[in-house]
Amino acid sequence: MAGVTGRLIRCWCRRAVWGSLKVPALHLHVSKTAMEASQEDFENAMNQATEGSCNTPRPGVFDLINKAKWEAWNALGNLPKETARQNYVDLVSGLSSSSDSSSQGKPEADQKQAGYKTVVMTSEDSITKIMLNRPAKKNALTEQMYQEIILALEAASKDDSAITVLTGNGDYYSSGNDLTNFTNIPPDGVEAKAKNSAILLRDFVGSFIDFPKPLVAVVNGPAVGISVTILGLFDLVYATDRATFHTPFSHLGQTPEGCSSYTFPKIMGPAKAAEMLIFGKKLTAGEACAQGLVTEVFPDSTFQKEVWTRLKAYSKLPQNALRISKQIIRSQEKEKLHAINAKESSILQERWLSSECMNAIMNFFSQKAKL
Ligand SMILES: CCCC/C=C/CC(=O)SCCNC(=O)CCNC(=O)[C@H](O)C(C)(C)COP(=O)(O)OP(=O)(O)OC[C@H]1O[C@@H](n2cnc3c(N)ncnc32)[C@H](O)[C@@H]1OP(=O)(O)O
Repeated sequence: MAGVTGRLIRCWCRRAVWGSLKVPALHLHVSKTAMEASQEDFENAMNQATEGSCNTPRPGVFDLINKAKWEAWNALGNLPKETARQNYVDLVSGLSSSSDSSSQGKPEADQKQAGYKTVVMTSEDSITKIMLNRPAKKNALTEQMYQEIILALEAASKDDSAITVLTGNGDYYSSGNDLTNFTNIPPDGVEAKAKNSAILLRDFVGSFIDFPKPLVAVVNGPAVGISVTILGLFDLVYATDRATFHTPFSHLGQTPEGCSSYTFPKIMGPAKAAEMLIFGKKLTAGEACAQGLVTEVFPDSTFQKEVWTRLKAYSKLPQNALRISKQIIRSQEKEKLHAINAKESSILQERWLSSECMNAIMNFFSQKAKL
């Protein structure tokens, strides 16, 4: 345990969590068009939007590549979070419109990589796909990943696609929150860490609540924690028969998030919701479908083919009708969902400081205790 504690203490968070104190200011805008921008421009805009102004030491004089990157990021100055984020989204959104207008050499699937490091974003057949891309870690969600998903959703909300899909790369959909998020303690201490994590959680879930177009989860394997709870905010959930759905919050000394304290009892009734959210019962795909959390289950051998054929057909429907129908359904309870999200995030802020939660996380890393 001493070794683990030492490791936890050594694991300092290099980066301030998005939403923590950033100096409001200045001037600089992304002035290049999406087609003029290089991968490096995207990376710098992404850095600015997720990490704030340049916060790493200047690389040495002989480290020519990293020094050039550092100088480009540093040149972006000190933008307020919202401005940096909007600049980034404008740059990415420009990709689809500019590639539409230049018909020469248009790739079949627009690669909207645009500086993302933990997700892969592509567009094809009027469908934008956001794929979680940490298969070796079962697509566990790091802080950077939460931030990139927020940015990807914002870009997808403005592009010309009809439908947006979230899916995972590899054998898992996602194993939920990356538990190392709680071991990276910044110099300002665990309370600041918990507060910043609660802000990140609220922003992340808020971007699903507000997403204006039909949102589809293509659940390619097991799902744990927050990757399960946010399913209640999707319009369609398609699952392989290999998928399982697990919310072991009590085991981790934690409590429900993703608006699941409201959506799950509404979807499956209070008794079944309690089994999952309070007692951590793991559901098979068939059970989750019977409870109404999953729209349809497909055999794993034909999962991708059947799902994408279905989605391609849906994406040809009139886009405005799709969007307006989604929005009218969501508008009935949008404010309520935001209030629930705020409440769940603030309760979790307290929970993360509890010994129950700390012990569970130490247990995972010291004994590799599996759920
Ligand atoms: C902003 C904050 C919001 C917070 C809100 C969210 C709440 C939640 O999401 S709670 C749920 C948290 N998730 C878990 O507790 C899952 C923990 N993981 C596991 O129990 C197992 O890894 C799992 C059953 C998912 C898979 O088991 P295996 O098939 O045996 O694979 P491995 O354990 O060998 O995993 C491979 C590799 O990935 C690492 N991993 C997997 N999941 C996580 C995770 N959630 N956090 C951190 N790391 C994870 C695992 O440690 C292995 O790493 P290596 O040993 O380095 O290969």
